Amino acid sequence: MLELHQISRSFSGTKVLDEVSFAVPRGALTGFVGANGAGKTTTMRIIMGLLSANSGHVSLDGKTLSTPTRPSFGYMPEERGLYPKQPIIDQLIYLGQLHSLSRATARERAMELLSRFGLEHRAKSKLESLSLGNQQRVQVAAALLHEPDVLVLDEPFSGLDPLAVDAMSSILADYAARGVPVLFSSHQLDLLDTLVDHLVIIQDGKIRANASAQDLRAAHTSRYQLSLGADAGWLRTEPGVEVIDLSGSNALVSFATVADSQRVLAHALSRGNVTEFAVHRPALADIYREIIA
Ligand SMILES: Nc1ncnc2c1ncn2[C@@H]1O[C@H](COP(=O)(O)OP(=O)(O)OP(=O)(O)O)[C@@H](O)[C@H]1O
Repeated sequence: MLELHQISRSFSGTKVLDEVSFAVPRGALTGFVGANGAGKTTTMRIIMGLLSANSGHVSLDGKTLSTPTRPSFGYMPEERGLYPKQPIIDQLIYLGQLHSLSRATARERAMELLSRFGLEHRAKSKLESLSLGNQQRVQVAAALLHEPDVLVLDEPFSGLDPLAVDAMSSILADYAARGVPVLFSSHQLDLLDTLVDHLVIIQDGKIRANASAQDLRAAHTSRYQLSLGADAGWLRTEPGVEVIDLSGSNALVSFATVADSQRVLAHALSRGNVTEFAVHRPALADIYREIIA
């Protein structure tokens, strides 16, 4: 697994990363989320060795990475790396050669990837002639050319339509399934639920959460959705009940104890119909909002 150990970084005396530590496990897709300016790109650049940390270190499978660049890592930078006006295949071959592939191997790998992304017929097109979603796929192909053993992607979903999001998701999931640690940043919180196995939340340069999606949900499942036959306002004065949201006969609540939940259910039944009394599975987007609130 890829691990960051207490990485700190300042720019002109302002600390933008403060003892950042987290792990990117193999076989899982790790989402990296945080507000604008929270420190995601800076963290990714440090992982890639493109920027140095003031303190802390990065390791892969327990071994500290000491060389400034990481030739075996694949990176899609926020500013994207490819030239709009040049044919796609030429650029991919060139990049493959920079990674020490022979011209023939680079061409073969590039065509394999383009065909996996459904773009083999566009190999000779200029990048700018493709839709944004397809351009983004080519950018990912560029990061995958040398079969990286770690994949770091800065906002791979930005600007994509829903179908392109699905295509990109399956590409990343496929890579993670091969055992490659995959870290990607995103502002599209709605994607998290369907996509990520592991979530890292950063706020003002500090890690606020670093856990599997399953553990995060388990820690936030003490909520219940109640739908009653009549107004649910009485819940507000019930001991052991915190009302999170209430609208007419519907309420989202959390109970102090299991005994409170059972007592309130019995009370609700004694007052009339209960059409729903269910554990509310929180969306990761809600958990994110709660954590950074
Ligand atoms: N080279 C630099 N010189 C000075 N400040 C910098 C530099 N790079 C980043 N910063 C500052 O570091 C902070 C974190 O920036 P960073 O780009 O890592 O955030 P981010 O989470 O990727 O944001 P976004 O979601 O907007 O891309 C910001 O306040 C930014 O202005």
